[in-house]
Amino acid sequence: MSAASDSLSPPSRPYWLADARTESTFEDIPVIDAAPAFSTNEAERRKLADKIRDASINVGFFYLKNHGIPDNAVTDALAAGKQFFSLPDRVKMELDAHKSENYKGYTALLAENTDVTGNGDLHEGFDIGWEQPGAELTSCLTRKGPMSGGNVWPSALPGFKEAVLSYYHSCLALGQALYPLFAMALDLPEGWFDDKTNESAAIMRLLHYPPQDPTNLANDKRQIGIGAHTDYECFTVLWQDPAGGLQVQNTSGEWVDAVPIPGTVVVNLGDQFARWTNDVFKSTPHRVINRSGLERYSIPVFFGTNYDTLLEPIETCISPDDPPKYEVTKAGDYVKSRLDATYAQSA
Ligand SMILES: O=C(O)CCC(=O)C(=O)O
Ligand SMILES: [Fe+2]
Repeated sequence: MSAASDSLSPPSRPYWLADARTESTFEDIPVIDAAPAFSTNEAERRKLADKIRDASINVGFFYLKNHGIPDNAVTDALAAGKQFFSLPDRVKMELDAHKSENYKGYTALLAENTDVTGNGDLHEGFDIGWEQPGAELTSCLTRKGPMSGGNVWPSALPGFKEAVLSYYHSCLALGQALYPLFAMALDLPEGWFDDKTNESAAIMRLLHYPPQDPTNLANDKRQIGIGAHTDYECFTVLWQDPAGGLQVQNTSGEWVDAVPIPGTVVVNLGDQFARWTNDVFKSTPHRVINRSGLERYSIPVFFGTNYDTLLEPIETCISPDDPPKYEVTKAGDYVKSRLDATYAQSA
């Protein structure tokens, strides 16, 4: 057990959180320099982990600059996405995500309903999971399980797969550098997540949001770019173009704009982390309304745990006064159930 159970008077919160702010009525989303994530200097990494802890507890969202994803990986993946989405619907529908195991491939406009009280999302998407460039699938995707199933690729677009996988693997390098920082932020050994994330099948999406009809904005708040939701995995790394439209909800219910900042990615925490940390890390609701008049593109990559990991409350996040809030579930079952609900709209 943690020191929490050893202290004379039981703390009302995990002992190591004693000095942390916990109100999340934030007005700003912090910008954090990720460069120390790749440093061999432990003190530098710890300083960064402190900033990540503060943002994770109070906001659930932060920007990262110096994130290590090369500009050309972004440019090429974005170009590939634009090319794909401009194909005729008939061609895109050949890769309909409903035909694949676990929603790999194309999702048409309104096929998802991320906020179940909504009337469908005004975006189209293309999804992939883990795949080694130029090799046969060898990961958990080939194993039987709730989230098994490989990727599908358009045959008509030379270079598409390479561009998408290049971004995917650059982003994976960032994600793998973030887990040890989240571990330090939770007062755990740096390598605590290693054996729980070494086969995680991060899901990447290319998203396209057509500009919203301004008259529809007033009439139907239930049909927006992506309805209000929390993400399903541990954390998401999101690249967004300059069009804007991403909004994040604070605990007062206000929607705060996550304005695009050139050269940064947005990181937000998801429900796997909220469950695992007993809500010490915030999984913050967000949505997209594309009022820019422009076509908007974004690229989220969702980092979860190995699909057979049990999401049991992490020891440093519970105390006598903070008993576990969530039922223990297996990560793969959890993600699968959330995806099924999102895609039920177009089942
Ligand atoms: O496109 C965006 O900016 C956000 C996308 C998002 O929230 C998601 O895919 O879960
Ligand atoms: Fe999201």
